[in-house]
Amino acid sequence: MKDINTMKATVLTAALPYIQKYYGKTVVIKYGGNAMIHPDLKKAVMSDIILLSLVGIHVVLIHGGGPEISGMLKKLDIESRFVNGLRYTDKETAEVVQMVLAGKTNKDLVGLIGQLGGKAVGLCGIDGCMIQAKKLEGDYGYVGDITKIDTTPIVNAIDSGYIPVVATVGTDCKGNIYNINADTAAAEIAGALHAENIITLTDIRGLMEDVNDEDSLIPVVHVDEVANLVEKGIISGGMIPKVQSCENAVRAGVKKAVMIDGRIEHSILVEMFSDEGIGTMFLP
Ligand SMILES: Nc1ncnc2c1ncn2[C@@H]1O[C@H](COP(=O)(O)OP(=O)(O)O)[C@@H](O)[C@H]1O
Ligand SMILES: CC(=O)N[C@@H](CCC(=O)OP(=O)(O)O)C(=O)O
Repeated sequence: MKDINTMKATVLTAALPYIQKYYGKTVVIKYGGNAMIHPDLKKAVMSDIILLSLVGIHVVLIHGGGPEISGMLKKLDIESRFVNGLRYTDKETAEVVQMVLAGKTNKDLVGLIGQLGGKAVGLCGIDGCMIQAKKLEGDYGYVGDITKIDTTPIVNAIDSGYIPVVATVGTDCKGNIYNINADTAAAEIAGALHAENIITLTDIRGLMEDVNDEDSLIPVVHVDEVANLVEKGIISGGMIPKVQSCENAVRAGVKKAVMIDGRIEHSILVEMFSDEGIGTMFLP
């Protein structure tokens, strides 16, 4: 039987081809609020991200925080309402979204990375007018439709050795702020950065044929099938923007979009450093 140190060396050597494949490339990780609930898991995700960045992969972390926003709105006695998986956002709600996403969730993640010995910098779409948006058509209030991404703040952070951590609050650079679904923004940012991969961490195995049946995982989706899946009605709530975002990222040239289970420790490393297909992969 091999001793523990030999086993460690074997594992590290096995990761080498994958590290070489991704070295110097950009990988966008979208971390959903529902997979952020357990502190130990959150730590494991942040340490995976630090590891990826230390082996020379340019990780960009885009985070959600839907449950935290809902919690704060409830405390303030403001009603939460979702339309097609998007939170109806009046002016007051937009302020709470900015406060929670950019003020609390973002800084908690940046702080955790620092605590674990990594270097991160927190940004939101207002910083440097990075995520420019206008009102999304339809009755959603101040939900943003992205008009432009200026990747400069993200690229500068990476070039200076920081992991950029992005809260998806958008702006029209005229004083209005917009609530942007984190999956939607992550896909746009991945496209704008010409990212190699986008990995979406959520609280379910991936896209399911039947959300109540753990064994109904759909491992591969061709982007042309997405509209049909939405029409069939098997996708609801937050999964609608998530699936559409994976489709958009692939159409924007991102080589691989995957949705994986953020409840499993080190699922990011399994996804990146092995050929084991976990979750749902979206292909052109
Ligand atoms: N067909 C489906 N497959 C998987 N999840 C689905 C499906 N339809 C709806 N969902 C729901 O989407 C949820 C994930 O979206 P969301 O709650 O917005 O997560 P996140 O906070 O990670 O963005 C799942 O927990 C599940 O309840
Ligand atoms: C417009 C819209 O719905 N915005 C989202 C932004 C946060 C988010 O997307 O968080 P998750 O990734 O945890 O779902 C919201 O208000 O909940």
